[in-house]
Amino acid sequence: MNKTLFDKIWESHVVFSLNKKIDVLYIDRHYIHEVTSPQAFEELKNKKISILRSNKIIATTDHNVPTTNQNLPIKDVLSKFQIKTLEKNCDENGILFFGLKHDFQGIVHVIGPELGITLPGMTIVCGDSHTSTHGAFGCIAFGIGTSQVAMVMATQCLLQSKPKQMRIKLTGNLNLGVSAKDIILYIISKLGPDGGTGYFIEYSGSVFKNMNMEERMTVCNMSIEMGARGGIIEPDATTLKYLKYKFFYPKEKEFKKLKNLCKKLKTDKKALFNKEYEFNSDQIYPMITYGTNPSMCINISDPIPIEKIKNKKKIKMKSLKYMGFIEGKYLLGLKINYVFIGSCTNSRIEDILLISKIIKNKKKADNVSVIVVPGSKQVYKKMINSGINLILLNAGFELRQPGCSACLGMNEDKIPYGEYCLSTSNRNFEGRQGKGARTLLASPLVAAITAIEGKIVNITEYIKNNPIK
Ligand SMILES: CC(C)[C@H](C(=O)O)[C@@H](O)C(=O)O
Ligand code: SF4
Repeated sequence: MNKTLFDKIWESHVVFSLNKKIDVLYIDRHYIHEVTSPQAFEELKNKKISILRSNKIIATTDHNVPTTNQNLPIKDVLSKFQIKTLEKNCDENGILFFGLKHDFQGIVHVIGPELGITLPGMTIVCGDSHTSTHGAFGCIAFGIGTSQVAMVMATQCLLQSKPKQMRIKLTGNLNLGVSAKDIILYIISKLGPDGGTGYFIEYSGSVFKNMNMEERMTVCNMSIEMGARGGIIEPDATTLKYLKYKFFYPKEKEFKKLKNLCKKLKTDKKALFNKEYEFNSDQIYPMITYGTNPSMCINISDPIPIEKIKNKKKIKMKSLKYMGFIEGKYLLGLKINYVFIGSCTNSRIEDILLISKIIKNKKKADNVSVIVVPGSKQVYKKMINSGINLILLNAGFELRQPGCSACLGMNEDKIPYGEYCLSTSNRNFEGRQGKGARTLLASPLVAAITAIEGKIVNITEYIKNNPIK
């Protein structure tokens, strides 16, 4: 029978089927962080159950961490407690923990891939919705709830019903200034916030094939913003090349095995999907969100669309009111006082490298505060070693230390009430970046140009006049 890549990985991990619908799935990797793990450790402790395979768990601290003076004791009492609790739980259970002082600390979805812990063909879970990121490596990766975190800790397995499968094919050429972020925002705008609900999405076609791993991660990361369980891309030579010299990457003999495995991790030509979409990248331009979910998104030079369907209009008007926008009006020229460059969507070295090319020998506009929060200590180090930090500083950008930061404002990095923030993150929900804060999601390229201009501009025109070298 013809099988999808997803089928192949799923089937090779089914320990047994409980009934026609529910499988017991073996889990290869379990990432944990300080927000969703304490309750699971507590549950196991209360039930006197020990962790089955602590060497399959990797812990990092990211959501609550301050992004300045990470060498000093944490001031925020709750953050300090959560991080200490994670450290203690890892200590007691022999779990590898990347705390604030560790060279490998960072956002969970940035460190797993960059250290070579996420590998093709694996099943990967974490108590975090953006676990979908890891699907970029050709693995089944998805977010789980806290009680499931406890289940995986106790059994290394998970009860799961197999999701439906969708394929999104994208071919064509990329327009000027278009990156992976614009592509996924475009797809989400077409499918809607729940267009992927109940599905696992395979991204295929030349555009994804030509992407580097960082770009593929950006795409898979945002799969869940259209309700999907996760995203997946066939592993190939690009995947293997990315992984080869990573810290935890298997040594030579294992590498050969992985190479052979990757040859099999392909969707068969005649495999069937429950739903298929096909898009052409010629239609995609630099994108920006105007509303309070990522699907409320337009080509940056277009006006905010007018909603004609009555019951949809009500929801849209509420969202536009929050954002201070009006249907039919353009975002071009809108003054932006805050730019946030970071999050598990766009805080990797490739993202920051691109930004540095745009802002080299330029200064940010006076009205803007820009913070750049690298995804990990490794990214931070690379920035310092390559001198990118100096380019940022010269432009007036503030370089912070790694963490989730203003992506969700669980630490002190919040956007003030009523202010607009051009953000490279993945969610623009009401209050996401601070009470009353108004988030506009876009690519790192759009963020960098907005910081320089202090307002929303026509990106295509800007790049025509200021080519990226
Ligand atoms: C805190 C965590 C549970 C949450 C998630 O699951 O996504 C966070 O990472 C987010 O992005 O909102
Ligand atoms: S960076 Fe943002 S989206 Fe990613 S895990 Fe952290 S809070 Fe969630």
